[in-house]
Amino acid sequence: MPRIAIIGGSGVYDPKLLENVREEFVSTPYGRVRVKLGEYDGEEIAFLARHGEGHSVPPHKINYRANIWALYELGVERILSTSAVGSLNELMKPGDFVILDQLMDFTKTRHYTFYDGEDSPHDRKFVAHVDFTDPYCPELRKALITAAKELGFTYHPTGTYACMEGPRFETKAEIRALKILGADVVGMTQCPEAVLARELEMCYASVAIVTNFAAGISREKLTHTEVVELMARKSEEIKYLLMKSIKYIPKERHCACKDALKGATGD
Ligand SMILES: O=P(O)(O)O[C@H]1O[C@H](CO)[C@@H](O)[C@H]1O
Ligand SMILES: Nc1nc2[nH]cnc2c(=O)[nH]1
Repeated sequence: MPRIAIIGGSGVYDPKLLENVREEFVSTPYGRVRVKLGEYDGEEIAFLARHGEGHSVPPHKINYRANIWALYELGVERILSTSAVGSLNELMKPGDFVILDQLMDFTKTRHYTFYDGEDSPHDRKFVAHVDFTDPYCPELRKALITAAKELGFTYHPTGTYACMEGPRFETKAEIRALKILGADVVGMTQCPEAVLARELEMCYASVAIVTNFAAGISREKLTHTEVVELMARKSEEIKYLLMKSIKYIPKERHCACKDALKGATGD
């Protein structure tokens, strides 16, 4: 049973670090999910490509609830993910790693919770308001930071991620506004992925890779090609970062993530 899962974002479509990889289709109340399972360092690890292996699913159409529920069904407790981002912070340059610690949600049409009351397609038909003060697991963040430091990568130990609906990139005015609001980087997939993991009391952290300066800061036109090309150039470093981070993930969970539902339902 995999305790740890990796969700690969743009440019991260296969688990290059796993051995004896096999594929499983996991049925969930939100649909079927294709998950790869393999071994690394004596541990069974689950991997899923957020956009599908051929990058066929755009950010606003990803079945986040099925993905996270599937990992929960497999027994996953800890999720590490990658996110390709634009930077609004001149100190966070293309190629830099940002270990996210905060996020802001500007998405519009997504499904944000498992707890839809009576409408829930599972037996968790209660209302739940989880704490999301710190949206990322401190223990996973520490593992990522320790690994990035040890590998000598250019990284930033904190960063605020603004999640936009997409699939278009931003206007200059939107980036100007997000900068005033305190965002460091901008992407399209952390919401609702992070909160859905929290709702199932799973630990979640994301390493953002800056692929470009955001609209209006970059002098160039923004392209998905540039994003995927930079991610391809960083694929080895991303693999090493994930491999080393996994070694630093404590076996025991002492973070608040595991008790996220305590007090959330009013009982
Ligand atoms: O967040 P990931 O999955 O890395 O993908 C990022 O890359 C795409 C834009 O090029 C968007 O989907 C954005 O969210
Ligand atoms: N929303 C958004 N996502 C990205 N992913 C990579 N670069 C960007 C960007 O500039 N904006």
